[in-house]
Amino acid sequence: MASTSPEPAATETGDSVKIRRLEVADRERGFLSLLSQLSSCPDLTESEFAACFADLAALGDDHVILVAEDPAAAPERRILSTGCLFVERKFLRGGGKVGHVEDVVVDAAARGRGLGLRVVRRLVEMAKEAGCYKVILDCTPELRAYYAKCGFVEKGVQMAVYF
Ligand SMILES: CC(=O)SCCNC(=O)CCNC(=O)[C@H](O)C(C)(C)COP(=O)(O)OP(=O)(O)OC[C@H]1O[C@@H](n2cnc3c(N)ncnc32)[C@H](O)[C@@H]1OP(=O)(O)O
Repeated sequence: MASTSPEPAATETGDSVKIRRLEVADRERGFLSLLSQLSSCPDLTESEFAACFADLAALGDDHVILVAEDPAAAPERRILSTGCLFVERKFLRGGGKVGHVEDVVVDAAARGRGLGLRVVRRLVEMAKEAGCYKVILDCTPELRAYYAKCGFVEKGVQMAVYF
């Protein structure tokens, strides 16, 4: 789902934190440093970030990045949480769709406030709205309980080839 278009039903999280789609200006609001709490995320220049943003936005509604923004925080630390939904089209199931939840992270100082739960639940809702017949994700065994609270059940085994 397009990262550029406004989230039609921006979700209030109960405080001043809003969940919305990623904007290109979020580079200045701490989006990359937040991602670096999940995995290696070297800085991107403004133009590199804009090019990556445009590539992903071109995937339209098949690629959504949500962020939780605290407008009361310092400008460079406003993005407190993020998560991504990628919608995969298949020949199986009559041209069915599978949602993939990726890159979920909450700023270490904002954990335990329900932000992770709310971002993932919204991504799952969006996958359902997009017509997906299932939503899947990969995580470490330590996160089983967290994703169970988000509504996921354990299924299969993750395998990978890293380059
Ligand atoms: C598909 C992927 O991207 S996997 C990668 C996931 N991301 C990471 O591992 C990055 C580092 N960790 C984080 O960013 C955060 O700790 C997250 C995303 C795992 C959790 O975010 P938070 O905002 O702290 O979680 P939130 O407050 O919404 O917790 C929701 C519920 O899950 C529980 N929970 C949260 N983290 C965990 C955990 N690690 N293990 C077990 N339960 C947990 C909470 O206790 C809460 O339960 P409750 O509703 O009964 O109180």
